[in-house]
Amino acid sequence: MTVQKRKVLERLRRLPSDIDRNSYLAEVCDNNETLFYALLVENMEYLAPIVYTPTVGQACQEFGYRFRRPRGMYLSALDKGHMHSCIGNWPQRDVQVIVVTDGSRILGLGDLGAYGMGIPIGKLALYCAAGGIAPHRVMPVCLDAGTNNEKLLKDPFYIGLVQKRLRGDAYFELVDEFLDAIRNRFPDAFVQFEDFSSDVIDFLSAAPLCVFNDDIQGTGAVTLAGLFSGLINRGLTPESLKDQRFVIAGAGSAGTGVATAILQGIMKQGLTYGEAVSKFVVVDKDGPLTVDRLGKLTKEQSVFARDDMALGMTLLDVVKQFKPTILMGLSAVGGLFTEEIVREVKVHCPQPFIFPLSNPTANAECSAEDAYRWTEGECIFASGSPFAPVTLPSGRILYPSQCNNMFIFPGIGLAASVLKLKQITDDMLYEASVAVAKSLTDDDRKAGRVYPHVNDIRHVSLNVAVAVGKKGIESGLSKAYDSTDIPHLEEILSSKMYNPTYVPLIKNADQQ
Ligand SMILES: NC(=O)C1=CN([C@@H]2O[C@H](COP(=O)(O)OP(=O)(O)OC[C@H]3O[C@@H](n4cnc5c(N)ncnc54)[C@H](OP(=O)(O)O)[C@@H]3O)[C@@H](O)[C@H]2O)C=CC1
Ligand SMILES: CC(=O)C(=O)O
Ligand SMILES: [Mg+2]
Repeated sequence: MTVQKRKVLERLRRLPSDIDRNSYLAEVCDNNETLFYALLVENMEYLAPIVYTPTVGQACQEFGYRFRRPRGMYLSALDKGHMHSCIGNWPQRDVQVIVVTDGSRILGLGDLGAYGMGIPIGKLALYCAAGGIAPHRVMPVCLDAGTNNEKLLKDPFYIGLVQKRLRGDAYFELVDEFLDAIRNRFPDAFVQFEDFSSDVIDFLSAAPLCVFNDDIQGTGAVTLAGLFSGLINRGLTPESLKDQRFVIAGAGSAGTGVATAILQGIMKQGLTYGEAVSKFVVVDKDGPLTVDRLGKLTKEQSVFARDDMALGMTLLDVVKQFKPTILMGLSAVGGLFTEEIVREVKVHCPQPFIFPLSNPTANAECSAEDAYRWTEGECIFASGSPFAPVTLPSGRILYPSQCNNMFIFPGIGLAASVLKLKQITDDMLYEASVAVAKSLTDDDRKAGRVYPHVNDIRHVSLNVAVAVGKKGIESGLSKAYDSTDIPHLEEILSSKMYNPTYVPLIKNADQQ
């Protein structure tokens, strides 16, 4: 395979853009899956941004034009009443990890309808390469309930249903039928909901399936991990999380997921609910979440409603009044963190955390270069999509970190599939955060990173799987293993990880 790998890498380097590289890699994957995964495992830093964010965003936007061969299962509203047969027709018999989207909120790009299928494909590529799930055990799914994107409804290449999105009961019946069909054929599968618009996400109680919402739970866990390691880098302890003040711009699935995970993290350090919740201001398009909006907020948002802020306050007003030590963006609004806002944060906190977490890169609330420049290189910076190192005028080089749920979901999927976990609990997610924070190397810390290097993602995923699996077994939530297996968990999980190597079709004489 060595020569094949060199050839593909050389071809990739000669292509003019990342979107061309993304298309070419899709062809490689269609023609030789083992080669594709071997390349991805060995070249994560180079290839993850091509297969995953940010390029996957463009791949979704141009999905119809670039479409060559179907990958994954498309289920549309027209399949209503037939989903059991559709799922029954999936050719692989042992599906363990499913990523499903309805395309209603793809990264920060909005409603991309059936073009959103690029996301389950990209996420599952990481499940296989980083989490070691074998490619024949994963299933990307697009639940096509229509689209409200007018541009797509007029796009001659659009591959989805040309109709407005189903809403209300008709929509939920579609999701229910899908889950029922999965439960019937793959009862032990781990089902990840991905990039569903926040007004329809409420599938986390789809028991008895093991379901996981990556945007809420995975993003919450990975963000908490970066806060722990950032505090340690600052010479503080993880317990000093309770002394921080958070402003979170974006109150959708990701923003509230992050706020909730940090809130739970703080409460583990002994603060009461009231004390912990007072550390947050969560802001949406209309300003901070406040008590006078309570009737209009979701259950998750209502937790963060304040009585000392006013509807309509700008982000700058909020920062001036609240004086955060940590500013996070999950708004999908590129450039939302202006120079004035970031400098204002630094007035009250000399070494703030600036986390513009929206994807893809154009939707990041600010760039690494701006954040470092506006804080004279003093901030801890992490973004959802990767940024290159930044050289300050002084010659000092700063290494931005990538805060992306990619450090969480592959490990959770590995634990869930091997141990046949019945559910993913908050305690497991907390252990996943701690495992990511503990996975940093001395080199990572010396470079000022608060997340591991992406080249280490396979090792990080194994650490996450061990931590999650241990908690799962202790909580009696594994259908396959028990407490006697805990000392051997790392060995058990690593031995089950897929390694992309060629397997001889005919056994050697000495193996027969
Ligand atoms: N780094 C990572 O691992 C992850 C990053 N993300 C990113 O997070 C972003 C948001 O995702 P998600 O929560 O699912 O999306 P949603 O659409 O559910 O939420 C977006 C939120 O941002 C708010 N918003 C819009 N404009 C502004 C503004 N000017 N100021 C403050 N808030 C604003 C919206 O308010 P309103 O409701 O009033 O419109 C809404 O609350 C996406 O870009 C996504 O790529 C998501 C998951 C993981
Ligand atoms: C990373 C991710 O899940 C998102 O941007 O939606
Ligand atoms: Mg997502």
